[in-house]
Amino acid sequence: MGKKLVIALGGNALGNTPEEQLELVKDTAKAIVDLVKEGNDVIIGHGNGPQVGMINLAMDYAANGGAGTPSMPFPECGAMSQGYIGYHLQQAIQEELRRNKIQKGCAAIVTQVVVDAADEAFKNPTKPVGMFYDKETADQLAAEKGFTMKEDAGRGYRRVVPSPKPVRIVELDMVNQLVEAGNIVITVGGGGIPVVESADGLKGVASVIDKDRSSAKLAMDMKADMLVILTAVDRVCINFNKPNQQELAEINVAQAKQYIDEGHFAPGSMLPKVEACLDFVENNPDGVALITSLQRAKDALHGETGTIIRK
Ligand SMILES: Nc1ncnc2c1ncn2[C@@H]1O[C@H](COP(=O)(O)OP(=O)(O)O)[C@@H](O)[C@H]1O
Ligand SMILES: NC(=O)OP(=O)(O)O
Repeated sequence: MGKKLVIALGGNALGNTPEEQLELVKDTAKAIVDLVKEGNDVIIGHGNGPQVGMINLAMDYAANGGAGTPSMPFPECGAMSQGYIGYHLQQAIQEELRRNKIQKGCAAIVTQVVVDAADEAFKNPTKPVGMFYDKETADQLAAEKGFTMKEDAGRGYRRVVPSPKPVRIVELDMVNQLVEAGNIVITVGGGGIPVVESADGLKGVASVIDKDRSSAKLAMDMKADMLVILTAVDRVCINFNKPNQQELAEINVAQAKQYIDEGHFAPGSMLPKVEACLDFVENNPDGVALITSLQRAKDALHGETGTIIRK
């Protein structure tokens, strides 16, 4: 019998440029539609780190570099990234559904996610956005634009912005209705557009919510059977990239917490994914979380690869 799957798509599903993304989403759509063909209901979340950073920087140069365009606030840049990623994904998935003669709709919903204005994350930016730079360029951008730049796991320097936790998905009811009507829904893109509640209503805040955390929140709220985090590795490992690396096929909450304490999961990459899975299975004891690669998603659902995390 089919399951309700909330899928979080990682960076390798989208790439780094619009052209690359347009090509990559074709494979992403195939992997998604393979899961639909097996009778599953699919709800899709995705990242936006490279995209929102690119849009914001381009807008900033256009506004301050003499082109005279109005400046574009960061939350609006997040909304733009959600829009064009959603457009590429929905187009590719619609095409794949058509090729497979599957009568289903697919649409991206512009999604706001409420965060707490007092979230400590606003005092300590950690979420990498935009491109990688060498140290000299990073220092120059920090001085010129006031960006906070951090070194990212030996791969170069990137701008970092605050990453508050998701509290409430504003368009949740609409997403539920579309899924119940049999559609594939793309939502919480880039973790959702971060907004805070105020006396005058919702207001966008300059930050980027982690898409794995928002997808876990969505999976909890929708009472999904599974949170499926698709990234670039088939399985989570302990002693990752060391000679004694060991792939994990299935772990429970206690084991996951022990491995976190022992420092097996890199902050900023695998750690937030494992934490998002824990959040889901601890709050949804019947639910199961799965971390695997986009390419092997179907095999992982058949138990042939992937790392299962359950209560
Ligand atoms: N313990 C680990 N097991 C497996 N992969 C790990 C581990 N620690 C760090 N990683 C790295 O985390 C990456 C996934 O994080 P990231 O690139 O941020 O994901 P995404 O863009 O898919 O959201 C993997 O491709 C792998 O290189
Ligand atoms: N919003 C978000 O988590 O984006 P990335 O996955 O690109 O970091």
